[in-house]
Amino acid sequence: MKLFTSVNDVTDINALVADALALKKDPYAHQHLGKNKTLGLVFLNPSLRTRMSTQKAALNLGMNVMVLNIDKEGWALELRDGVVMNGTTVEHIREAAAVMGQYLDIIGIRSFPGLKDREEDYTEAIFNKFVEFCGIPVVSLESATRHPLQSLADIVTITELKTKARPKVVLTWAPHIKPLPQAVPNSFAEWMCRAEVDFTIAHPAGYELCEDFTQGATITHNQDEALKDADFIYVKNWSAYEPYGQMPEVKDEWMLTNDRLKITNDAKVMHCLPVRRDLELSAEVLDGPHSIVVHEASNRVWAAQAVLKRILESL
Ligand SMILES: CCC[C@H](NC(=O)CCC(=O)O)C(=O)O
Ligand SMILES: NC(=O)OP(=O)(O)O
Repeated sequence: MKLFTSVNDVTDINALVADALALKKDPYAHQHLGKNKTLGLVFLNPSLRTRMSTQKAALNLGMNVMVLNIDKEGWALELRDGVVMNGTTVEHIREAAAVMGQYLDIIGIRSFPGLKDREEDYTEAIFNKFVEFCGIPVVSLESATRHPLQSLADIVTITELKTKARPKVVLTWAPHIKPLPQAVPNSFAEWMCRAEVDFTIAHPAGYELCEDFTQGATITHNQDEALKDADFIYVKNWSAYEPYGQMPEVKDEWMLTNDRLKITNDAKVMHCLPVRRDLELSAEVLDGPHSIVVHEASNRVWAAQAVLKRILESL
């Protein structure tokens, strides 16, 4: 494995999930793989879980780790080609990525969408420039349209905790006060459409995700209908794909509550975090017995470790 940017970079999802669960049982079994190898984690946006879990995963494998908040600690990056850099940008991504590729064996990149230009975001223009110029294997730490390490941790969690061969999994939209990326729901949908689950996406009219990510999902605007008999509920806000980055008005109440959970099959509630309490997801659910959000976050380590192990084995 030289690239981990989406489910399309994985040949056998079940085998990768099994690797992650095996590493969870025996985290330090492969420290020889990472000896004298360096992972760089480069963030253009904030992070808690991705930063800490991926660093821990690398350390478990015997790697050295460097973390760079390039938006704060690096030079102002020029991402466009063919411009005279006589403004506020100081370093072109061509040089920055190539130089980091000299210091590192594997690089992780977090680059959120601008949510202004759909073409730029959905062609992964920024992320792909890092891939093009760094010259080493790349792991997505969340790009403009996907969050594969999160999705792998999510499928590991569902595999680990399901009580039936083919559980009903529901991705439900949730309210927010500002437009958020579609990366997490896109990615979750993409992985669930390839998993052994019955997958439903529930969202208000106007919040349709890009169809490239939802082929095979049942899609409804009726949240109660979706929640009926659900085994896992994945809660997440996202902004509209069309009109891009906007927040069309939603009249109905979409925040998940204990009352709503009564129509499910005693469902386990998931969220990638960070979560806005009592805005995106009720505190009573987060603090109650249905929430598995912390367990889900703990599996980020094993997801990252399974991916890094595959990449180290290919170096
Ligand atoms: C892992 C999730 C990262 C990011 N979340 C946010 O940007 C939340 C920001 C907020 O709630 O103000 C997102 O939705 O893609
Ligand atoms: N879920 C997730 O990726 O969290 P962070 O943004 O804190 O890394």
